[in-house]
Amino acid sequence: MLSPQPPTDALVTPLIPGSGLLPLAFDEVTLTFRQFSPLNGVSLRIASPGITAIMGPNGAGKSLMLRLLGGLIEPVSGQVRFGEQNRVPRGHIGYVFQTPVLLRRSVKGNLLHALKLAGVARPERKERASALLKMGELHHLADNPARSLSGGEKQRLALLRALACKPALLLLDEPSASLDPQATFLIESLVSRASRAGVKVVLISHDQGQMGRLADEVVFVHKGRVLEQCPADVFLKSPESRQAKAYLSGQLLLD
Ligand SMILES: Nc1ncnc2c1ncn2[C@@H]1O[C@H](COP(=O)(O)OP(=O)(O)OP(=O)(O)O)[C@@H](O)[C@H]1O
Repeated sequence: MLSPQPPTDALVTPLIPGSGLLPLAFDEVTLTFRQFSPLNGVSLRIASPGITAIMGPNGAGKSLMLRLLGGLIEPVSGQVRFGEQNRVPRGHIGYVFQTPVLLRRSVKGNLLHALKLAGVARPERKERASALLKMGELHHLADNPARSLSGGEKQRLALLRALACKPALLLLDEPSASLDPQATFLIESLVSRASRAGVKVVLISHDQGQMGRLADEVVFVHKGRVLEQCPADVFLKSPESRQAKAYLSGQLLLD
Protein backbone atom coordinates (compact mmCIF):
# COMPACT_ATOMS: atom_id res chain seq x y z
CA MET A 1 0.00 0.00 0.00
CA LEU A 2 1.27 3.47 -0.83
CA SER A 3 1.95 5.66 2.18
CA PRO A 4 -0.01 8.94 2.11
CA GLN A 5 1.84 11.85 0.54
CA PRO A 6 2.43 14.87 2.78
CA PRO A 7 0.35 17.88 1.75
CA THR A 8 2.22 20.43 -0.32
CA ASP A 9 2.79 23.58 1.64
CA ALA A 10 3.73 26.43 -0.68
CA LEU A 11 4.58 28.80 2.15
CA VAL A 12 7.52 26.75 3.38
CA THR A 13 8.37 24.60 0.37
CA PRO A 14 12.05 25.32 -0.29
CA LEU A 15 13.17 26.97 -3.52
CA ILE A 16 15.42 23.98 -4.07
CA PRO A 17 14.75 20.69 -2.25
CA GLY A 18 16.70 20.16 0.95
CA SER A 19 17.77 16.77 -0.38
CA GLY A 20 19.73 18.64 -3.08
CA LEU A 21 22.22 19.78 -0.42
CA LEU A 22 22.82 16.29 0.93
CA PRO A 23 24.97 14.87 2.17
CA LEU A 24 26.02 17.62 4.54
CA ALA A 25 29.59 16.59 5.20
CA PHE A 26 32.39 17.58 7.55
CA ASP A 27 35.74 16.34 6.29
CA GLU A 28 38.42 16.39 9.00
CA VAL A 29 37.23 19.78 10.22
CA THR A 30 39.38 21.55 12.77
CA LEU A 31 38.64 24.86 14.48
CA THR A 32 41.25 26.55 16.61
CA PHE A 33 41.03 29.61 18.84
CA ARG A 34 44.50 30.58 20.02
CA GLN A 35 45.85 27.27 21.37
CA PHE A 36 42.44 25.67 21.90
CA SER A 37 40.79 23.40 19.32
CA PRO A 38 37.15 22.81 20.29
CA LEU A 39 36.73 20.78 17.08
CA ASN A 40 39.65 18.63 16.08
CA GLY A 41 39.45 16.63 12.87
CA VAL A 42 35.67 16.14 12.93
CA SER A 43 34.26 13.98 10.13
CA LEU A 44 30.52 13.55 9.71
CA ARG A 45 28.03 12.78 6.96
CA ILE A 46 24.40 13.78 7.31
CA ALA A 47 22.87 11.99 4.37
CA SER A 48 19.19 11.54 5.15
CA PRO A 49 16.42 14.09 4.77
CA GLY A 50 14.20 15.01 7.71
CA ILE A 51 15.34 16.35 11.06
CA THR A 52 18.83 15.76 12.44
CA ALA A 53 19.46 16.70 16.05
CA ILE A 54 22.88 17.52 17.43
CA MET A 55 22.99 16.61 21.10
CA GLY A 56 25.74 16.72 23.68
CA PRO A 57 26.85 18.39 26.89
CA ASN A 58 27.53 22.11 27.24
CA GLY A 59 30.72 23.15 25.48
CA ALA A 60 30.82 19.99 23.30
CA GLY A 61 31.05 22.01 20.08
CA LYS A 62 27.44 21.82 18.86
CA SER A 63 26.95 25.53 18.14
CA LEU A 64 30.29 25.69 16.38
CA MET A 65 29.22 22.85 14.09
CA LEU A 66 25.98 24.67 13.32
CA ARG A 67 27.87 27.90 12.65
CA LEU A 68 30.16 26.05 10.25
CA LEU A 69 27.12 24.69 8.40
CA GLY A 70 25.68 28.20 8.22
CA GLY A 71 28.94 29.65 6.90
CA LEU A 72 29.18 32.00 9.89
CA ILE A 73 32.67 30.70 10.61
CA GLU A 74 35.23 28.79 8.56
CA PRO A 75 37.37 25.84 9.57
CA VAL A 76 41.09 26.28 10.08
CA SER A 77 41.54 23.03 8.18
CA GLY A 78 39.26 20.49 6.53
CA GLN A 79 36.07 21.39 4.74
CA VAL A 80 32.31 21.48 5.01
CA ARG A 81 30.45 20.24 1.94
CA PHE A 82 26.86 20.53 0.78
CA GLY A 83 26.20 17.71 -1.63
CA GLU A 84 28.53 18.18 -4.56
CA GLN A 85 29.63 21.66 -3.60
CA ASN A 86 31.93 23.01 -0.93
CA ARG A 87 30.63 26.55 -1.12
CA VAL A 88 28.03 27.49 1.50
CA PRO A 89 24.68 27.90 -0.31
CA ARG A 90 23.94 31.10 1.62
CA GLY A 91 20.71 32.02 -0.11
CA HIS A 92 19.26 28.64 0.78
CA ILE A 93 20.01 28.56 4.50
CA GLY A 94 17.75 29.77 7.32
CA TYR A 95 19.39 30.25 10.72
CA VAL A 96 17.72 30.73 14.09
CA PHE A 97 19.93 31.65 17.02
CA GLN A 98 19.27 30.63 20.59
CA THR A 99 18.68 34.29 21.46
CA PRO A 100 16.71 35.82 18.60
CA VAL A 101 18.09 39.01 17.13
CA LEU A 102 15.19 41.07 15.81
CA LEU A 103 15.23 44.41 14.03
CA ARG A 104 13.88 47.55 15.65
CA ARG A 105 10.76 47.36 13.49
CA SER A 106 7.27 45.97 13.81
CA VAL A 107 6.66 42.24 13.83
CA LYS A 108 5.47 42.41 10.23
CA GLY A 109 8.30 44.82 9.36
CA ASN A 110 10.85 42.17 10.32
CA LEU A 111 9.31 39.74 7.86
CA LEU A 112 8.92 42.33 5.11
CA HIS A 113 12.59 43.19 5.45
CA ALA A 114 13.64 39.54 5.23
CA LEU A 115 11.45 39.04 2.17
CA LYS A 116 12.96 42.11 0.52
CA LEU A 117 16.48 40.81 1.17
CA ALA A 118 15.43 37.45 -0.30
CA GLY A 119 14.50 39.27 -3.52
CA VAL A 120 10.74 38.77 -3.26
CA ALA A 121 8.85 41.28 -5.41
CA ARG A 122 7.15 44.09 -3.50
CA PRO A 123 3.51 43.14 -4.28
CA GLU A 124 4.12 39.61 -3.03
CA ARG A 125 5.87 40.63 0.20
CA LYS A 126 2.81 41.85 2.08
CA GLU A 127 0.81 38.78 1.22
CA ARG A 128 3.61 36.39 2.18
CA ALA A 129 4.30 38.24 5.45
CA SER A 130 0.62 38.04 6.42
CA ALA A 131 0.42 34.35 5.57
CA LEU A 132 3.60 33.63 7.55
CA LEU A 133 2.27 35.54 10.57
CA LYS A 134 -0.94 33.57 10.42
CA MET A 135 0.96 30.31 10.17
CA GLY A 136 2.97 31.28 13.26
CA GLU A 137 -0.08 32.59 15.14
CA LEU A 138 1.40 36.06 15.40
CA HIS A 139 -1.01 37.89 13.08
CA HIS A 140 -2.74 39.67 15.97
CA LEU A 141 0.63 41.21 16.91
CA ALA A 142 1.65 42.23 13.37
CA ASP A 143 1.97 45.95 14.08
CA ASN A 144 3.57 45.69 17.51
CA PRO A 145 7.28 46.41 17.92
CA ALA A 146 9.12 43.11 17.50
CA ARG A 147 11.22 43.86 20.56
CA SER A 148 8.10 43.99 22.73
CA LEU A 149 7.24 40.35 22.05
CA SER A 150 7.50 37.66 24.72
CA GLY A 151 10.39 35.19 24.54
CA GLY A 152 8.25 32.54 22.84
CA GLU A 153 6.81 35.02 20.35
CA LYS A 154 10.26 36.38 19.51
CA GLN A 155 11.55 32.90 18.88
CA ARG A 156 8.56 32.16 16.64
CA LEU A 157 9.10 35.36 14.69
CA ALA A 158 12.78 34.50 14.24
CA LEU A 159 11.74 31.10 12.89
CA LEU A 160 9.16 32.62 10.53
CA ARG A 161 11.79 35.07 9.32
CA ALA A 162 14.18 32.20 8.61
CA LEU A 163 11.43 30.36 6.73
CA ALA A 164 10.44 33.47 4.77
CA CYS A 165 13.29 32.98 2.30
CA LYS A 166 12.17 29.37 1.67
CA PRO A 167 15.44 27.80 2.75
CA ALA A 168 16.50 24.30 1.76
CA LEU A 169 18.43 23.97 5.02
CA LEU A 170 17.11 25.22 8.35
CA LEU A 171 19.60 25.50 11.23
CA LEU A 172 18.18 25.91 14.71
CA ASP A 173 20.26 26.50 17.83
CA GLU A 174 18.10 25.45 20.79
CA PRO A 175 14.97 27.03 19.31
CA SER A 176 12.79 26.39 22.34
CA ALA A 177 15.21 26.63 25.25
CA SER A 178 13.37 28.14 28.24
CA LEU A 179 9.98 28.23 26.47
CA ASP A 180 6.82 26.86 28.08
CA PRO A 181 5.09 23.75 26.64
CA GLN A 182 2.61 25.71 24.53
CA ALA A 183 5.29 27.95 22.99
CA THR A 184 7.46 24.87 22.44
CA PHE A 185 4.57 23.09 20.73
CA LEU A 186 4.09 25.99 18.31
CA ILE A 187 7.79 26.01 17.40
CA GLU A 188 7.83 22.25 16.93
CA SER A 189 4.74 22.41 14.70
CA LEU A 190 6.45 24.94 12.43
CA VAL A 191 9.65 22.91 12.28
CA SER A 192 7.73 19.71 11.45
CA ARG A 193 5.75 21.52 8.80
CA ALA A 194 8.93 22.79 7.15
CA SER A 195 10.49 19.35 7.32
CA ARG A 196 7.44 17.71 5.74
CA ALA A 197 7.63 20.28 2.93
CA GLY A 198 11.18 19.15 2.12
CA VAL A 199 13.39 21.44 4.19
CA LYS A 200 16.42 19.69 5.68
CA VAL A 201 16.53 20.60 9.38
CA VAL A 202 19.53 20.45 11.70
CA LEU A 203 18.80 21.49 15.25
CA ILE A 204 20.52 21.56 18.60
CA SER A 205 18.53 20.61 21.66
CA HIS A 206 19.06 19.25 25.15
CA ASP A 207 15.37 18.34 25.42
CA GLN A 208 15.00 14.56 25.16
CA GLY A 209 11.20 14.80 24.94
CA GLN A 210 11.52 17.16 22.01
CA MET A 211 14.04 14.87 20.32
CA GLY A 212 11.60 11.99 20.68
CA ARG A 213 8.84 14.06 19.07
CA LEU A 214 10.86 15.72 16.32
CA ALA A 215 14.15 14.14 15.41
CA ASP A 216 14.71 11.42 12.85
CA GLU A 217 18.42 11.14 13.54
CA VAL A 218 20.75 12.13 16.39
CA VAL A 219 24.40 13.11 16.20
CA PHE A 220 25.93 12.94 19.66
CA VAL A 221 28.93 15.20 20.21
CA HIS A 222 31.25 15.15 23.18
CA LYS A 223 34.37 17.28 23.61
CA GLY A 224 34.52 18.19 19.95
CA ARG A 225 34.15 14.60 18.72
CA VAL A 226 31.19 12.85 17.14
CA LEU A 227 30.69 9.77 19.31
CA GLU A 228 27.39 8.47 17.90
CA GLN A 229 25.12 8.95 14.90
CA CYS A 230 21.96 6.87 14.65
CA PRO A 231 18.15 7.00 14.40
CA ALA A 232 16.71 9.14 17.21
CA ASP A 233 14.60 6.38 18.76
CA VAL A 234 17.62 4.06 18.91
CA PHE A 235 19.79 6.75 20.48
CA LEU A 236 17.22 7.76 23.08
CA LYS A 237 16.45 4.17 24.09
CA SER A 238 19.87 2.57 23.93
CA PRO A 239 22.81 4.91 23.48
CA GLU A 240 26.08 3.07 23.01
CA SER A 241 28.80 5.24 24.43
CA ARG A 242 29.44 5.70 28.13
CA GLN A 243 29.32 9.47 27.57
CA ALA A 244 25.90 9.41 25.87
CA LYS A 245 24.48 7.14 28.57
CA ALA A 246 25.70 9.54 31.25
CA TYR A 247 24.42 12.59 29.33
CA LEU A 248 20.94 11.12 28.83
CA SER A 249 20.63 10.07 32.44
CA GLY A 250 21.69 13.50 33.66
CA GLN A 251 24.93 12.38 35.26
CA LEU A 252 27.89 14.67 35.61
CA LEU A 253 30.51 13.85 33.02
CA LEU A 254 34.02 14.69 34.02
CA ASP A 255 35.88 13.20 31.06
N1 LIG B 1 35.12 32.45 19.58
C1 LIG B 1 35.57 31.56 20.47
N2 LIG B 1 36.78 31.70 21.06
C2 LIG B 1 37.25 30.79 21.93
N3 LIG B 1 36.58 29.68 22.31
C3 LIG B 1 35.38 29.48 21.75
C4 LIG B 1 34.80 30.39 20.82
N4 LIG B 1 33.59 29.93 20.44
C5 LIG B 1 33.40 28.78 21.13
N5 LIG B 1 34.47 28.52 21.92
C6 LIG B 1 34.61 27.35 22.81
O1 LIG B 1 34.39 26.18 22.06
C7 LIG B 1 33.74 25.20 22.86
C8 LIG B 1 32.49 24.72 22.14
O2 LIG B 1 31.56 25.81 22.08
P1 LIG B 1 30.07 25.63 21.54
O3 LIG B 1 29.41 26.94 21.67
O4 LIG B 1 30.09 25.00 20.21
O5 LIG B 1 29.47 24.60 22.62
P2 LIG B 1 28.03 23.95 22.67
O6 LIG B 1 28.19 22.48 22.53
O7 LIG B 1 27.13 24.62 21.70
O8 LIG B 1 27.59 24.27 24.17
P3 LIG B 1 26.17 24.74 24.83
O9 LIG B 1 25.34 23.50 24.95
O10 LIG B 1 26.61 25.25 26.16
O11 LIG B 1 25.58 25.82 23.97
C9 LIG B 1 33.45 25.86 24.20
O12 LIG B 1 34.43 25.46 25.13
C10 LIG B 1 33.55 27.35 23.91
O13 LIG B 1 33.98 28.07 25.03
